[in-house]
Amino acid sequence: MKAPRLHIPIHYLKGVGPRLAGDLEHLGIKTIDDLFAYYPYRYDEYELKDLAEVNDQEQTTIVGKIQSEPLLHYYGKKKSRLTVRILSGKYLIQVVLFNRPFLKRTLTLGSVVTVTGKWDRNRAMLTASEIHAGEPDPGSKWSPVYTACSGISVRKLRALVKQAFIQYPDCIKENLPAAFIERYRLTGKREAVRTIHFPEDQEQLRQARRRLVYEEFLLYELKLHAYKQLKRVSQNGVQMNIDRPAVQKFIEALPFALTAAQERVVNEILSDMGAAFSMNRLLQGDVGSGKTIVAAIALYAAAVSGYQGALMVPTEILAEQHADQLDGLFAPYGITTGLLTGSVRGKRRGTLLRGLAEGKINVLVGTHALIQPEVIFRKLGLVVTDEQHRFGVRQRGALRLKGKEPDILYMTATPIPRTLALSVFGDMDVSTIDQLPGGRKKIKTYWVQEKIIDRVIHFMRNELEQGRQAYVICPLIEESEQLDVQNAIDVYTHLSQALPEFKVALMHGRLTPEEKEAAMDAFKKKEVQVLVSTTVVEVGVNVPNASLMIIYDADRFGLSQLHQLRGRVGRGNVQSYCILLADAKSETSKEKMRLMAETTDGFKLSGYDLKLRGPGDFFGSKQSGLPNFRLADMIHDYRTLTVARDDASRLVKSHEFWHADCYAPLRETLAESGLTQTVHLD
Ligand SMILES: Nc1ncnc2c1ncn2[C@@H]1O[C@H](COP(=O)(O)OP(=O)(O)OP(=O)(O)O)[C@@H](O)[C@H]1O
Repeated sequence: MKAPRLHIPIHYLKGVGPRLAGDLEHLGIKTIDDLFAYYPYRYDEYELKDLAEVNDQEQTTIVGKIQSEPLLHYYGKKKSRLTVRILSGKYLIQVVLFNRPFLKRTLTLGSVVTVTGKWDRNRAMLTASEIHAGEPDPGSKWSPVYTACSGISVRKLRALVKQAFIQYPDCIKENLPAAFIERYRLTGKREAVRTIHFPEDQEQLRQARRRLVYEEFLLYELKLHAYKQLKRVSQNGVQMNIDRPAVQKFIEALPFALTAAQERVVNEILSDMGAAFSMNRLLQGDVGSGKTIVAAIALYAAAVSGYQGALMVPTEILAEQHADQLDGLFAPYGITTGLLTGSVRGKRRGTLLRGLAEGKINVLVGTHALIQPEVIFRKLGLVVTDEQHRFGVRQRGALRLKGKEPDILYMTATPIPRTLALSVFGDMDVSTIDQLPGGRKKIKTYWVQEKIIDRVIHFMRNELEQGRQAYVICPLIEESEQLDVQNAIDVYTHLSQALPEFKVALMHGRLTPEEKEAAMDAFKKKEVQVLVSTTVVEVGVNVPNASLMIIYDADRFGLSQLHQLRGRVGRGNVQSYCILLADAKSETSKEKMRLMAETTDGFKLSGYDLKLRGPGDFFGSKQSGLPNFRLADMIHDYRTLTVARDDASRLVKSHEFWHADCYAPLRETLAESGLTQTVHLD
């Protein structure tokens, strides 16, 4: 690629001295380009209204003449209130400014000012967010509002951007090829940037935003695709010799036939494992869609081709469950499975680790204990991590280092739309199981008030009498594990008394791993009919005979978590039920309960969850490594994301993109964002 083009330093801009340049740097603005790309986060609407038309507490802008000397009043430490009377039209109003004492000297009697703020109709008072001398610009009724910092006001930023448009408009270069602009009827780059700073009307702003969002997505997706392509070309991963007939036999021996979706993802995974690049794949599927068996097939394939495999899961209960299940599947083929958790200690642990290092253990299942330094594999080829609803991503690397570029498969039970998954999980490929095994009945979900608990217990008794089992979930009270446990104990006591003919067990985070295992075991063996628990059972537990899930204070959980919990039932072919006990008050809570009762589709629910909570919360904020866009929003601009993704995928694979002149600006922009290698296509 060509050398990156030069950027004009910000101090070349008229009026920017060393001090201001320093302040601008705090905002990440070092060059003229940075300034142009420093988009406003909102606009003040300078539609001058007659105050009679402005509603109480509404934001408005007025022009008026100062009628009194400003009064400055200090209170508390460093807090101040500046008041001044202004005549706007026929209204004499009070304008209040908090904590900006320095404005006192600029508000001179008789001068004209433009004020933006919140209107308190009853007190005829405007609490100003902004005030400046003179009338607003005649050209535009919108004024950009930027994130400012000490030393630089929003006004200053506006002036600087204006100045940049006067001095350096040529810095804004079109980087999309004309064909794209035409195809999508996009605004040109310079016009779009000008509009995003100084829009004249809503429609124009919408178009400018559309253009810039598309460009942001396109660049992001180009980078992702290009990196993926480069990685595939570099071929440094484990290349297994997959014994397809053996794998086929293993699949045929399973007690059920794979769903078409499972078959498809198995093929995707096996072909990655057989290839020379190292696999980095996300396997997503709704709760109960049969991800575990897909992982088992992959682990089997690795073992048969002479490699070791590891399966890392979030809890001990789950590790034991999976180790049991895998051992049952693998033992007939002479493949050994080991279990490593915090509770495996002493001699047992020593033997296990030795076996692992010598290659006698083919598949190791465990919790994050797997990443400890003393865990050494002889020939690790495949790592599967079951992250369930957690998108916690940072522990991944450690396990990968235990082999030479092993293949990696991440499993998650919070499926999200494919394009979004591919984009959020950047460098990963995504396999999606979008189908549940046949014969499953839809879980019937009801939202009821807690006061009818007696009726719920009656219903529960009916189910138990038919030989089924029930989970009862008490919420996790984050502030206090103590309260949390107490809560579970209370419910446990109440249910034990209400259902004396059945066995009720209790499980919570304060129990030792052995106690937890015993409770879970008894439940699996049907010695216990009701399992009262905090959310420890949330992830992955598989007891197909359980048909009833009761969730206390259901409104305290997130949608995805509720769906996970509900997914503990409906795993066999009996009719299952989920009862949400909640005296939901807020609209969001009510909405959550309604959605849960309405749909059992995990894709739909995670979509709603994303909207309700926002991507930061949903993916677990910074951890997730969500890309930072200036304007674009992966959820709201999802359709544009899909289009940009398709375009990028096509471009990266085309010879033209890497060589034709019309793509040079895009290639340059990519180079500036760190992609310095050219992808050579075969
Ligand atoms: N193709 C299939 N046909 C019938 N039953 C299946 C099929 N695949 C898996 N199952 C069964 O469905 C149940 C759920 O499967 P599994 O535990 O693999 O789901 P999962 O996707 O891992 O779910 P979760 O995310 O809730 O842990 C298991 O009892 C499993 O044996």
